[in-house]
Amino acid sequence: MASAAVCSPKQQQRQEEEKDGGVVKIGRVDDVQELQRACVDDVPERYVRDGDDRPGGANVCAHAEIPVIDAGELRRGGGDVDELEKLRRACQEWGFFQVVNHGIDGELLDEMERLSREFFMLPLEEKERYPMAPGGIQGYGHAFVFSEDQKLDWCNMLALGVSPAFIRQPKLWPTTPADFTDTLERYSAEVRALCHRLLEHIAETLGLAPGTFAGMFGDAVQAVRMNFYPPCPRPDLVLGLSSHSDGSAVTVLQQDAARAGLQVLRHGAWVPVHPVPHALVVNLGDSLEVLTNGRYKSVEHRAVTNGEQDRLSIVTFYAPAYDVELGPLPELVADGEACRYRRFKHGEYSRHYVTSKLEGKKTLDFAKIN
Ligand SMILES: O=C(O)CCC(=O)C(=O)O
Ligand SMILES: [Fe+2]
Repeated sequence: MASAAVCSPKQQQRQEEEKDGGVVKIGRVDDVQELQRACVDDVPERYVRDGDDRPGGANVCAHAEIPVIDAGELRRGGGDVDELEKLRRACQEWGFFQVVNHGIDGELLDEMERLSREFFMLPLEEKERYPMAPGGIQGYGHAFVFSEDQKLDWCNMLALGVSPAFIRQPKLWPTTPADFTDTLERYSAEVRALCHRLLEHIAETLGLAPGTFAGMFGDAVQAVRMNFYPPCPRPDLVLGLSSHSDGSAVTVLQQDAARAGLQVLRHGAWVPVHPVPHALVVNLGDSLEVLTNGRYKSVEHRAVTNGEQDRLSIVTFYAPAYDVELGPLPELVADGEACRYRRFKHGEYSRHYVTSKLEGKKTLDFAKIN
């Protein structure tokens, strides 16, 4: 097993810092790009998954494809009925789809990808100027690690709160590359507008007025996470990102045009998402599952790595404001149908989500009525 000492003194010190009055001990967490640079030909034990949790095997369904939705068709003259029906089925049957003609300039997507890659290629000391605290969720490092015996993902992350302003931690926004911040601002404004449009169409598929979600979400929370997966010497043993559903209402994911890695759980099998150039992957998060009383479900997904190529994903999470009370919308609970989720403030759920490890859809038990 690799024993290269790639954990910098700064990281080691951080691993026992205090958080919220308690000490979060996460043990040794290596920077995976440094592990990979050290040319190890095996991976440390903390990355090695138990049998069922490993990427390969019989439960990968290579022939299925998540639906592709043409947002241009949805916008055209009041909305194309067939495309809207396609979207409804995508939401109901998959919880995941790729969207083309989404209205965001391809050059902006390319620029965001280029600058994010440039950031991850910086020396570790430079990236550590934006440290994610143990148990924290913003900055450079590893989110969702809360104990010393937890398995680790083969991934480095840069996570940033974007909106509203009070969730921003400006000190964690990289000043190198020089254009990173400006580009992320422009990118985030475009993705936010796309989330608005998507939620309008999703409302329509449910028979609701298009402005229903915008009307209730208030000053919606928007955060971005860049996940960088370096090549892994044992992609058969590790996960890039553990299986989870997103705590958002909708998530918009940008990925490299030629590097697959995202997998979606459907009927018990993992379906790989094949990148479509300049398409964006959209998935429904836990908030929409609650609001629709489970008619639309958030869906488990994970990322796998490969031995030759690195991979980058740029992921935007869009969710209701923290003080918004969530619960099934009365219009979506049919007469005699049980309410499957309780009412709670989104902020309570968000706190629960970011203090729990990624473990399938377990986090949503918080809201379920048995
Ligand atoms: O990298 C990917 O494809 C998955 C990322 C993801 O699911 C997330 O960041 O929540
Ligand atoms: Fe996700």
